[in-house]
Amino acid sequence: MKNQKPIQDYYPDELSYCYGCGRNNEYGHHIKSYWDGDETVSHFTPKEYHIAIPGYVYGGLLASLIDCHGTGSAALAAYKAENRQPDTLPAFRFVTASLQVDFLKPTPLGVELELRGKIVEVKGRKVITEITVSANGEITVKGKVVAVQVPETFLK
Ligand SMILES: CCCCCCCCCCCCCC(=O)SCCNC(=O)CCNC(=O)[C@H](O)C(C)(C)COP(=O)(O)OP(=O)(O)OC[C@H]1O[C@@H](n2cnc3c(N)ncnc32)[C@H](O)[C@@H]1OP(=O)(O)O
Repeated sequence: MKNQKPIQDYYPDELSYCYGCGRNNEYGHHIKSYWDGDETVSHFTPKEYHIAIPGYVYGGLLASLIDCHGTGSAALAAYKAENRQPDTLPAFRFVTASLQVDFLKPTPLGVELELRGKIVEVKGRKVITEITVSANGEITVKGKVVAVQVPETFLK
């Protein structure tokens, strides 16, 4: 995993301004997604200002981590399904069609969070992933992301 380049580093410059995962957004979270065996993984340490109630992480931030790790995982899965490397063409670029989040327990601030993704379905332009967020080894949030490969016309 450590020798891998994250999938987001393969997004073209002009599509790398996403607040969650765009490397060119100086204000964003810069989420990075990798393979770890059959699962995908990402790590993120919330800042002290990502606060909900004292000591705990804001839920909207957690949803956005799931969102971007979900779309990144979708891209990883699409390349894997075609047995291709992410630097080959045509490029797969996914946006979120649906995002479901369940907050199981409060998520503590001040520790690194681990996001893990399971690929549930790769079908046509659609990839469904299930994502968990863990703090101190305990799952606090789970989510489901339906990501759809964007039409070329999306940005026009
Ligand atoms: C060229 C542009 C590149 C952009 C690169 C971005 C880089 C990374 C950025 C990172 C971004 C970070 C994240 C962000 O913040 S992304 C920003 C937030 N997301 C958006 O703005 C997306 C807005 N929505 C759309 O543009 C369209 O609705 C999309 C493109 C998503 C689908 O409309 P389209 O007309 O194309 O789809 P289709 O009808 O052919 O359906 C295809 C399949 O999908 C299934 N489905 C559809 N909707 C839903 C739903 N709500 N729930 C469940 N399933 C849904 C549908 O049943 C079908 O499945 P199946 O029946 O075949 O099984």
